[in-house]
Amino acid sequence: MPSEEDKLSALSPRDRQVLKEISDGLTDPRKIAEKLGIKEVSVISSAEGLAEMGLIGLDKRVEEVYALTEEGARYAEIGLPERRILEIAGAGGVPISEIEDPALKVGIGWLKKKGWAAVEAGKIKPAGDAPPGKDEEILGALSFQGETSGSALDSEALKLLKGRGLVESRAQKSWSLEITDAGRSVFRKSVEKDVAGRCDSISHINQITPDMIKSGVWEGGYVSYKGSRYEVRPYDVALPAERIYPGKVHPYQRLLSRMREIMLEMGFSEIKGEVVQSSFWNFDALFQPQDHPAREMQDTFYLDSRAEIPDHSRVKEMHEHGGEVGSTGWGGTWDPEVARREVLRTHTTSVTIKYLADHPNPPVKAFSIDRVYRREAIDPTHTPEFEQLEGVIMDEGLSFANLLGVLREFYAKMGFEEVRFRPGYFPYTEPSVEPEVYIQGLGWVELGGAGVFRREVTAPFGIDHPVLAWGLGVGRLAMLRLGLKDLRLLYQSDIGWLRDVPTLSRM
Ligand SMILES: N[C@@H](Cc1ccccc1)C(=O)O
Repeated sequence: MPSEEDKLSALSPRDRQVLKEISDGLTDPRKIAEKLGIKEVSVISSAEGLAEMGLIGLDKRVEEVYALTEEGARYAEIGLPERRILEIAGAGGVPISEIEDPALKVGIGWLKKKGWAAVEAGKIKPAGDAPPGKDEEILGALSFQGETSGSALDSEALKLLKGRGLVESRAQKSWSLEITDAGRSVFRKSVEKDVAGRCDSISHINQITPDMIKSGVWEGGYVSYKGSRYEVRPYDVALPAERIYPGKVHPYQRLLSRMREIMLEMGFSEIKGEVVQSSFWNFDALFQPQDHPAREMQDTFYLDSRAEIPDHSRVKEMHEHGGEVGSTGWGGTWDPEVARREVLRTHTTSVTIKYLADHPNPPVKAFSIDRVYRREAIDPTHTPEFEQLEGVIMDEGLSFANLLGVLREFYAKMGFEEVRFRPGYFPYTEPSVEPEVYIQGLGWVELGGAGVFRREVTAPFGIDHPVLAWGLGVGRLAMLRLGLKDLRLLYQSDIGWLRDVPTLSRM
């Protein structure tokens, strides 16, 4: 005879769970399976093992369960034929000849058999009270509660109904589980072994203490505790762990750093410019006419202040008459007072043109990543301040094709393999393009503007070599890279979405 200890160690964790539920009073394997979130067959196989060891009693019963046939279900609704004839007959009775429907006619025999009516001179005469019979009760019960054990129903009436084809039955196995004294004792033992929460219900140590490590008692995967030997519970690496939220660099900042890195890798140097610029550098130097709509108050943040502007005679000449480069200029009068008005820069091109004016000799290869300001209504894709990445290259013999090549390389480094160029328009470049990248699920997305500076821009500053220039909205790119639907999230301190951005992603 195996000892309790032996039985205990023969039990699997599943067996122990099942034993616990049975000891708690659950008898139905289906209910136990539901409670433990496992399959009923698993409970039954555990139960069979437990029963074999004598830890539980297992009562396998087969019982008949009954249900309505289709016809029975109909009668449950409209009444048995004999009941319906009674209703037609009323107190005064009805001639048999008037009961024509064959489905009703079968009721006549039952009327007589149940003593509900007599048939005299071809007429059905009700015999007074006809209280609901057991058969009718069963029809009602089965239609209400569905399949029902025969033990709960009147057997005579059931037999009749079965004979009439109104109910049918089938054999159903049902198991009832009950703990035995031996089972109770083994279960108690398993609970005792749950020492101070350090072991689970049977024979595992869940936690190795510093003492155990020091003394080395855990080596080999076993620990002795109060005279018993416990297995060290193996790690379950599949258990869900608590999420941790380490500090990390803001993903937008990371994206900006990555862009900076790419530009440096491509041999550009970073330049910085002022947030507040004169209209001169923001517009005029870029050959943007003084009546250009982008200069309007509704697009640009103007300050009340006026700036010093450099010697501007050549810029004035260019705007008015086209200077010496064969241009016609914009005509009209160029007003230096308009050029002195200060603005929050609307694009970083103001920074690069100023830099070029200061460095008119080749080669120049510079970039700037900085904030710009436009009077935009705030919505999911527009904010009045946002970042732009701006690049310029000036050198002898550069061509439009070089520009496209540089852009292609930059976008490829940012992770956009498919790039195309659509013709664009900017007052300061010719030709001008709008680069677009292909995004799975979005299609072609415009990602900035680019072009070769016009002579009207470069000549007044003594820049005599081609300038390739491009600007790019960084927020747009961040949305795509970070999968955001709302640009405003980039500027909110709400940590919700930030927590879900992978820490190590290089973006
Ligand atoms: N400044 C333009 C972009 C651009 C830069 C340089 C050349 C051409 C276009 C913009 O803000 O959209």
